[in-house]
Amino acid sequence: MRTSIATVCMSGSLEEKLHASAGAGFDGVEIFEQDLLVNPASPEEVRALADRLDLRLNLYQPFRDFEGVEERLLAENLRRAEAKFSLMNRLGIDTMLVCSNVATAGPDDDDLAADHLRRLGELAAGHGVRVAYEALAWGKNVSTYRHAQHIVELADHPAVGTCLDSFHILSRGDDPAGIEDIDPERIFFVQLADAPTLTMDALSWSRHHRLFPGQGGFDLAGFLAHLVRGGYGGPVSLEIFNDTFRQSDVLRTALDGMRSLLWLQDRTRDRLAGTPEPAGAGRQAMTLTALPRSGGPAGHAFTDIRTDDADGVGTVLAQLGFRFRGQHRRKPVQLWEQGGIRMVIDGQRARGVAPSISALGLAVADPAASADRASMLAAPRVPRQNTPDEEALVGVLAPDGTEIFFAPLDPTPAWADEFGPAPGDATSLLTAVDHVNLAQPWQAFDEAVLFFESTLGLSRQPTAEVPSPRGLVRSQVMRTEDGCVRLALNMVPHVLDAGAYPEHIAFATSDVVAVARRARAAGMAVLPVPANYYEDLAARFPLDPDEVAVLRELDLLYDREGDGEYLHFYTETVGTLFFEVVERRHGYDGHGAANAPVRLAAQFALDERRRTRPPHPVRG
Ligand SMILES: O=C(O)c1ccc(O)c(O)c1
Ligand SMILES: [Mg+2]
Repeated sequence: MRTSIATVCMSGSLEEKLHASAGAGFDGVEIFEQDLLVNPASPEEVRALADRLDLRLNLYQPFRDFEGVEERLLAENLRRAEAKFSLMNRLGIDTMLVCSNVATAGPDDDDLAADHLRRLGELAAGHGVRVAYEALAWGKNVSTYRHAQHIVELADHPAVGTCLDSFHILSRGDDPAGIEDIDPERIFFVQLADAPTLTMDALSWSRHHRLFPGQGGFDLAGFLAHLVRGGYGGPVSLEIFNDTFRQSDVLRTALDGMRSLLWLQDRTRDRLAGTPEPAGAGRQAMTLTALPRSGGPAGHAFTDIRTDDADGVGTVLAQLGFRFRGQHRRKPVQLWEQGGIRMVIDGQRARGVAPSISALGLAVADPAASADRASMLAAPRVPRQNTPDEEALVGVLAPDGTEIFFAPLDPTPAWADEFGPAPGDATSLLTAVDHVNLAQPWQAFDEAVLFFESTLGLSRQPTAEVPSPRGLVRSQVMRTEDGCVRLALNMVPHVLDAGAYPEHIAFATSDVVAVARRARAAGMAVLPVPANYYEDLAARFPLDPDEVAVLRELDLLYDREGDGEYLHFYTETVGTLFFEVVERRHGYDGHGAANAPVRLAAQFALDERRRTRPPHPVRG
């Protein structure tokens, strides 16, 4: 597939955008007019830079409000177009995007619009270029791709074709299947954009909320499959108007976009596999890149907490029933274990670091294949130094900086022996990591969702918006089908630093009451839950008063879905890190979303108390 990206997707100067596009591996770019107009470089200099970077300049855009106008205005529009065609000649661009008229068109008249496009085509042909007509979803007369295509057919000029933009088609709920009926030679350009499912006017939705393919709610694999089956072989270009992308690091955005196109191609291959060849079509004009097959994670092999406060974290782990296995024989790293769960307290590069989740070790069938897949999706490798007698694990960096290691499925891995022999048996009430909650900087949220979906094959659950005293928190659970790995990504409110937002690791048990009693007996500080919560609980669910009394006594939270029940409690935070213990009964498969606001309010209140009242009274 010929990949392309519109300069309008990215932040920075035109030069920065071209460098980032080339750096991320795009074949070409669409030049958005504004990016050129504000730039001091001449068109010839821009062209030379693109040549040096081996980037094709695919498209010049947008040309607005051209067709269906009064004759006098048409003359003016053609003059305007001619200036652009000359400019395109200097840039070495052969295609101009013409958006359907949103303002100056008269009454809907397809013959008139076609006549105007034909005249534009004649002018374009004189300059050796061509025009691609695109239906904007809010066009005055022309707002559907079928209508635009009809006018292009009426215009019947070799320099007049169509531009298909997935946003304008899918935002209206139009069926993209008709793409297969269009002569692929008439499709001069294709733009791809995803978007979140929202109810708002198309213009605002399009100009501010577009997302890279796979980050929103549109079926772009289905869309691309129609293009492939229809025989399209031209560039496929990302055209994403997004307020956050425009203020994010330019290379990061370009890499995020390239990741989205790789993931999309892989999914589209799956979609096309097994479908019959379209009747009468020639050879497939587009080859889709495949990703290495790697299978999803089968569980958590270890979880790494970086801190220089190993005592603080170790105390809480001990209260939760973890046993200290040992200190690493070479590094300031501790291993704690319980019921097959491995917690690593990592003191490397940790001076002044409050406890935070620094790495997730995920058990996978083929660590090398998982790492290859992640690398192909532009995930940077974690630099690691091992001595020859140590097990070397490969890891990649998630967008928020969390290290994701691919560990073998082995229940007694060799690397654990580097911490000494396994401790003897004791009662293990905790059996697994149930989920991990990671704070995401607001700029990297959509990128993170795409990262975890494409590299690990985790699927997205519907997002929830959780009120906290410091702002609304967008929460997105990403999980394996069987639920053995669940990551809850929380988008940190803009007012907070991502490092100041609480993150947690939740452990599974089949007896949360026993765990809570044992932890309290060991002196654990549990996050307090207000009495109002329990009064409301008794109103919401027909619970036995004795049961509510136990919940209240132990600061347990409760949720129910059908027959499924969820009982859980939180530890107080150590820095910004805390732990949760959850018991799922009768197949409960959710994450207690209704209780998240209670937790956040309690945590921020605790944080406030700690800041205003130092924990150790000053002696006079
Ligand atoms: O919002 C716009 O004006 C606009 C311009 C060019 C495009 O290709 C597009 O899809 C939208
Ligand atoms: Mg477009």
